[in-house]
Amino acid sequence: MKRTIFIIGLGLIGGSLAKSLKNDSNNYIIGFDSDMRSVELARNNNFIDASCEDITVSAQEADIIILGTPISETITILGKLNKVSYDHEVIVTDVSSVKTPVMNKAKMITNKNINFIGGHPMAGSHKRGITAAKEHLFENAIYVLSPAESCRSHFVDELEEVLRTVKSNFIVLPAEDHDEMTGVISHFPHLIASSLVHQARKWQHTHAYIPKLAAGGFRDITRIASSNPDLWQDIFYHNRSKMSQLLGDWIAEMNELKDLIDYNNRHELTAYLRQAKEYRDGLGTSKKGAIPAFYDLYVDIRDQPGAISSVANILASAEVSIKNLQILEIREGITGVLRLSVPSKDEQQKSRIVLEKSGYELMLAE
Ligand SMILES: NC(=O)c1ccc[n+]([C@@H]2O[C@H](COP(=O)([O-])OP(=O)(O)OC[C@H]3O[C@@H](n4cnc5c(N)ncnc54)[C@H](O)[C@@H]3O)[C@@H](O)[C@H]2O)c1
Ligand SMILES: O=C(O)C(=O)C[C@]1(C(=O)O)C=C[C@@H](O)C=C1
Repeated sequence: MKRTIFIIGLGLIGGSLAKSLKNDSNNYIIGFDSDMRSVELARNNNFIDASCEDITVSAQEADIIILGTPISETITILGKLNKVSYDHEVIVTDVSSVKTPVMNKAKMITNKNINFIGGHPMAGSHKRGITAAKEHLFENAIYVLSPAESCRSHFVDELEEVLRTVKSNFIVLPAEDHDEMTGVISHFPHLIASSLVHQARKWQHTHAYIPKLAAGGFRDITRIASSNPDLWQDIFYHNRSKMSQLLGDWIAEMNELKDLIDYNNRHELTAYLRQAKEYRDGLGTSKKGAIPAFYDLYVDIRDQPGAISSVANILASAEVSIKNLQILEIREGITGVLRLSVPSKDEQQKSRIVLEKSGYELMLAE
């Protein structure tokens, strides 16, 4: 049976959802964005079936409404959707990185036809806008769902069924738990990445070669500092109490680290680094949305047909079995980076040798 999906906000996340949902011929997708160029691009490239003339009319036509907008806009739009008169029940979901303020707004929905399910696909990019949208962005990623108290469970099943084209792994979490955890592993690291960039920027006043020396490590840890400042300010604002708590913890920990350095406590510093390494290594799974696996390789590839098969053939000849393969764009100025996961450290080393012999530039995850 055909279903109508109305996506408001056709940027990186809304656009990626549109592209993926188009793979199901049962979906009829109406798109809206306050930036008309995004709507035109979505329409011209068939990411959507129709553009929206009037939000109220499109909302009334929809079976499912997805809000792909910044958090503050999402909260405002929820208020508007509450006032629409629907002649059938509709699922409304969002993609906001912080869930509590959105769920608080959802609690105030009085419209009996709205079934609100908060959503957050745990994958993304430092890029913004529909031009960065990717059909496979959420593949293998965790996709958090937080149904409103009033929402009956069969609507959650229905939303998961509709979203199956994105190939994510769905988990249901209360908003507060979600915000605590994403505060730690997503939002706070952004603050730190930006602060590291500022530190380098200040040092550059007296050390002109800093940008030239900024190599893999600095670029890896600060990639996310290149994200959209407006979007991230909004995320920090909506998760501000957690950010403040985490900053307090961090400052205390940095002071302890400073003591270790100032008093030459090499033994304890090694233990600190070892513990961090063990935890970080233990996080390794090759799933998107998680941190890269221990036996990963990042291979620079040209953007041309056959680029991936050449790498795969070289590894096949060396009898290395590839467990996972993913195209990333994680370093500026490089068109393609292939992330390969291999099952052992030996195979990681063997891959390095054969690929470097064939002229590839690569990096090991560890
Ligand atoms: N960027 C990420 O990595 C990421 C990952 C997961 C979730 N999210 C969440 O997804 C949401 C969107 O982020 P994004 O990265 O796609 O940003 P984006 O800037 O790429 O897209 C947002 C889109 O919303 C449009 N928009 C803004 N206000 C609007 C309004 N009132 N009505 C209609 N359209 C409007 C913008 O024009 C833009 O096209 C945010 O809530 C963010 O927290 C982001
Ligand atoms: O890959 C990135 O650039 C991201 O920052 C993606 C990321 C994350 O922190 O993992 C950022 C915000 C989202 O809400 C979900 C995913």
